[in-house]
Order: sequence, then C-alpha cells, then structure tokens
Amino acid sequence: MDTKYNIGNNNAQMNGMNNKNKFQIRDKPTPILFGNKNGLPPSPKRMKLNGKENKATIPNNKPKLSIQEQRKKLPIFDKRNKLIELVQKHKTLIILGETGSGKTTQIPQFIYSAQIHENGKIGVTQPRRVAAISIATRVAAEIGQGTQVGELVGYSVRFQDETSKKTKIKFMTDGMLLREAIFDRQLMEYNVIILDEAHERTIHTDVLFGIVKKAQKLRENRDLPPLKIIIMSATMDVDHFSQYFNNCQAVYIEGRTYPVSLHYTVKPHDDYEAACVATFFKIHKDAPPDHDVLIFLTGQEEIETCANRIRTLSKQPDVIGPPLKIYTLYAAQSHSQQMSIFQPSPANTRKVIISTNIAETSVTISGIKYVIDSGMDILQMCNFRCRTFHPTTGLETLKVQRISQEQAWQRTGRAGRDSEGHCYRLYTRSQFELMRKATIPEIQRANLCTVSLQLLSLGFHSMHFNFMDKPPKESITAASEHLVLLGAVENIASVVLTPIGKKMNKFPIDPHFSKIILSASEFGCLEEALIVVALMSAESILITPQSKREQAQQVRQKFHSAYGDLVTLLNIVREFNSVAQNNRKAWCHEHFINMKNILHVKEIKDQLEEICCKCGLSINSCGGQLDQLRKCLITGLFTNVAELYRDKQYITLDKRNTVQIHPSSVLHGQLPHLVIFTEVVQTNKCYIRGLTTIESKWIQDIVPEYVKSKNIKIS
Ligand SMILES: Nc1ncnc2c1ncn2[C@@H]1O[C@H](COP(=O)(O)OP(=O)(O)OP(=O)(O)O)[C@@H](O)[C@H]1O
Repeated sequence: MDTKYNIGNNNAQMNGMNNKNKFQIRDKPTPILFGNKNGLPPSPKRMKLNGKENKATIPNNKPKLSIQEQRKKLPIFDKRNKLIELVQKHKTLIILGETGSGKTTQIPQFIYSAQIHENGKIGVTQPRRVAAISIATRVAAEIGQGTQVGELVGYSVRFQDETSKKTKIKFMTDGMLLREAIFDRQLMEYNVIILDEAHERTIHTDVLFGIVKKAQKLRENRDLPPLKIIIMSATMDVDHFSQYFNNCQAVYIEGRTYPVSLHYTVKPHDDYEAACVATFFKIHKDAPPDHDVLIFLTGQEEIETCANRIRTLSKQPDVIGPPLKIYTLYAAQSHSQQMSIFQPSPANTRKVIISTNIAETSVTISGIKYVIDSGMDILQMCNFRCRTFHPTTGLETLKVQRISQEQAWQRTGRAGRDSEGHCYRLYTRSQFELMRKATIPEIQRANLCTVSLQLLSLGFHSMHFNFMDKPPKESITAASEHLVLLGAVENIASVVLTPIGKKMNKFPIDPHFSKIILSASEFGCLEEALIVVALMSAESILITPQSKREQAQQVRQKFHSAYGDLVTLLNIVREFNSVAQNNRKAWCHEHFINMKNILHVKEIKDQLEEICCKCGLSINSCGGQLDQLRKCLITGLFTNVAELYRDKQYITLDKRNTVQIHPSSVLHGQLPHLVIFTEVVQTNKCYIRGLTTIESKWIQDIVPEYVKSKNIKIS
C-alpha cells in the first residue's frame, strides 16, 4: 500500500483524561463518580430566573462567528489545495479525519469549486436520513448567495427527493444510491461518489462498496467518463478498506476545531439509564442555560422513560437549573419530530436531546456542549424476517449491548462542534478498553432478503458478490429461500429474477410489501393494498398524547375493526378521503390524526400507484369485501403469522417464537385465533403489532409451498 498522508499538525486531540481529582454528584438520583473534576465550567454568577436560582444569561459573550468565519476555522479548511490535488490524482481515496474536522460539509464543496466533477454530479451518501437532510441544509447555507436546498445542493431520501436539474451536490441515504444503481449499474449521473461514515458498515453501505467499485471498473473498461470514489470516516480500519479498494491511497486530516474533555466513571454502573439522569442533573445544576446536552440511550421506550424522569425531576422544588426543553430522537418518530431537534431553544432555556444512535454520526446540533454516553446500543438481530423499509415495521428482535470504541468516539464527537465540550462516558476507562474496536458490520447479522433481491436485479447472486466481509452462508441461503417462496426467483441458485421478481424491484419498498401489491389485483383489492402498504411506509398517522390517551382512543373507536389494526387504519384513511378539503384540518384535530402524515400516506400511495400502472396492473377495489385484502396480505407476510396457544400467548408459525399482542393494538384483549403481524417490538416481552386476523384454511390455499416446506401445522 502507498504511504499514508498526514495533513496538518494541529494536534488538538480530545483531552481531559489525566486529572486524578474526583468530584461527586450530590443531586438525586444516585450519585455517579467521574475520574475527572474538569467536567464542568467554573461556577458562574447566579441570577434569579423563573423564581429559581440560575446562571447568568450571557454565559458566552464571544461574538458569534459568521458562517464563512466558521468554515475558515475548520481544520480541513487550509488543507483545501492539498486535498483537491489528492482527489484529482487518485481514482479512489480514503479520507480519515476527526469528527468535526469538516469532512462532510467541506469536501463536496472543495470538489465542486475545483470542478473535479466536470459535468456530472457529486453524490454523498449518509447512513441516515436525518444526517442527509441536515447536512444538505447546512451546505446550501454555506454556499450562500440565496442557495436553497433542492437547487445546487439537494438531497434524496426515500419518498422525498429535493433535487432539481441544477443539483450538483446531492446528499442521499445509502439506500437511495443503491436503488439508483438498480436502474443504472454504471451510475452515470455521478462523476464523484463519496461514501461517508463508512465505519458504520450499514448493509446498504457494504453493498455500495461493491457496486461503486464495479461501476468504476465498468466505466474504465468502456472508456466512459471516470468515476471517482471517496470513502470517508473519522474512525475506520484504513488497511482493511484500502485492501478492498485495490490498495488505494489513504489520507489523514488531523485536528478538531474545539477540544472535548473526556470523563469516565470511577466504577462500573449497571443502571446506565439512572446514571444518565444523575449526570444530566449534575450538569444542569451548574452549567449556563445555553449549554445544551445530548444523551445517548438505546431505544424508544428507554428514551421516553428517561425524558419523563428528567421532566418530573426538573419540576421538583429543590432542583436548581434553567427551564428545560426536552427532545427525544429515535427512528419511529415522524420526520418533523426528528428535525425539531435542530431548532434553537428559547433564550435562557437548556435543550436536552435524548437519542438513539441516530445522532451518533454526521450530525451537528448547534449548542451541544455536553454529551452523556450510556455506552449502550441496540443490536438489531434480524432473525425474524427481512428488514422492512420502515424502521418501526422492521421485524427484528432487538438486543441491548455495549457499543464499540468507534461508536464511543463518534458520540464524543457530537460535542465540541461549535465550542469546546465535554463527554461523560458512563463506563470506566478499563470498560472502554475492553469494548470491541469496530462495530460488527450489519451485513454479518441482518436478514439479507431485500439486499439479495436488489443484487439479483444487478445480476449478482449474494453468494458470489464481492463483499468486503462476506455475510454468513446461512443468511444468504435463508434469504434466497425466502425469495423463492415470494416467487421472485425460480430456485435458490438462480441469478435471474422471474417476471414477478423484476416487478417487485420496481417498488422502493420491502419485497414482502411489493409482493402484496403485485398480488392484489388478482384479489380485487389493489386500491386497499396500496393504502395499507403506504400506511406501513409512512410515519404513524395516529397522535396519542399521553395526557389525552383515553379521549383519543374513544374518538377513534368508530374506526375500529375486528379484523385488526391495518383495517382500522384503512377505515381512517377512507373516512379522511371523504372529508371535504376545507374541513380536513378540523377533522384531523378532532380525531387525533396527524394531518401531515396522512397526506404523506396519500403521496406514497400515488407514487406506488404510478409504478403499478407502469407494470400494467389495473386498480380495483374490494369495497366492503375485506376478506380479499386479508387474504392478499398472506401472499407477502406469510412468515409473520402467529397462533394463539395459551394464556394470551401466541406462537409464530415460522420460527416458533413466543409473542404477545401489543397493548396499542386494537386486538389487544380480544385473543383472535390467528393473526398476521407487521411489526415486532421487544421490551421486557416480545410484542407483535400491526395485526390482521386471518383464517387458518387461507394459509394452506394461498401459500401451499410454504406450508409444505416448513411443515406448518395449524390447529
Ligand atoms: N448544521 C450545522 N449547524 C452549525 N454548524 C454546523 C452544522 N453542520 C456543520 N457545522 C459546523 O461544521 C463543522 C464540521 O462539520 P462536518 O459535518 O463537516 O464535520 P465532519 O468532519 O464530517 O464530522 P463527522 O465525522 O462528525 O461527521 C461542525 O463541527 C460545525 O462546527
């Protein structure tokens, strides 16, 4: 391998691990001991605010830097020429730079200004939509001169394309670029592709590594304009990556804009959630109001519980600190809920964001001074069935586990972005050293159904694809078997998609759902199937505020169907469609329906309908004959059937897992004999939701091959 470049000598590394003094948190709940006293700023002047003792309102009286001044302060900024030279020279380049050095926001702009992309586009992938959207917004603002997102700088995430003919820098989720590859293997739209946050090793990024490598080669062989590939991260195994990309060049950019002090606990803590709360209140008591806090926890339930605890405790009379604005961030939230974390908090109010690993990479949330890292994450074990396109309908079992060192550094890097910061690691230094270095690639543990279908449409069988790290053989075989049952391929070794398989790939959704759509016209219920699939692809249309839970449930009671959740949601959409345009807002308000999300369902349905028309399907409706829809669901979701066996317990027919009906389901407490589900939620128990009742004889009639191959017996 060529020598690695080191650019820059600004050695402002994360600091703060060497102070032996200890401080103790005296507030409720249980104190946590950190091995560093430098965690908090020196005691500032206090003043009365909202009747409580609080910090002075001008904690930071440095003048705010303009956006261009902020750019110039980034460690990457004065390495522009050297970087441009390297990108020009190498067809593939690995760029490693510390979190906050300016890789994601600056490198696409450097390439653009040097016209390396010539007349093509610069595509930049991100593992998550929140990052893709927020970075596009930031880069458009940095370019200035009235640039709006969707013009020179745009983004593309599933069902939302904010690009135009003018777009030259396109941020997108890795899944979107993968879909584009299905339609053009050579990725001719782009002359430069940047795969950012490569260390995350999401399933899509891993597949993209192989796809872009192949596209580059194809273009080379066919004398087409070359494709430049840039792989970026703050934390990755450079040698492993370089080897995969034909021993390509790697460059390291040193330096962060602001230092982050690290604080480890003195002893291990089992109750990491309580430790987060305790640490938060310690910060809250002493830090100025505009010093915001970001807490990393694992999943929705835990995050909501923590938010409630902080909310309740902050109202106690003996708790000192400014007013709080509490945000939560996890995959199941609506897009607007997720983006609300970027709103500046009102004056003299502290913002606290409690998040899953969504906020772990790429995002900059202005004002975050403190990061509290629980050290835990949820490992997604996709052993139920394929991951679906919607995070909350992914039928995965989830397991809480320790994060990797890479993740710990990424979390730390969320502080110190617009001023110096602190990271509280709720684990000891030795626990950190015992953590695995890198995250296990998702492809090693995920169900490969969707990806196998996508690869087949590109002419590759997963078994023979040039993965950076090959997934287990059993996962590939299981995915292939599933695709056979869905009718997408003739047999597990086939590299050719059946006509149905080809059509399935035209839909930007999980193969199980595209199969339902493709079967629906035969069942005479395509209209209804499109609505149901659109509902499963969008954020929840229901609003159920905790304080008005009963009222919301009561007013929506009239839509409830004994057939289950999907038919109930279908009833809501049907009713909404019949309401006059000018009354819809009031109707949504009255029924606790999220108007934006229900309109988005309609948009998705229209997009899916357009694809149906291109596939030559005629739209038909079953009206009140909902058995047709219930039967049709079996064609795609046959692996998600659960049968009642005793005492409210259900058993899944496919993998024999024990599950229960989730309390939020309209079928909760009703104990139907057989249900099909779209979602598994794991808390202390394993719950299923998104239910529809079905009849046992239908399964044998609709998927006889499956029943035979799995030797399924239904009582
Ligand atoms: N939305 C934003 N609001 C305010 N400042 C921002 C924003 N996005 C980026 N910045 C500034 O630009 C800096 C560099 O951000 P950038 O995302 O380019 O860094 P990076 O090196 O890619 O980091 P990471 O590896 O964490 O993604 C941030 O530290 C911050 O100072």
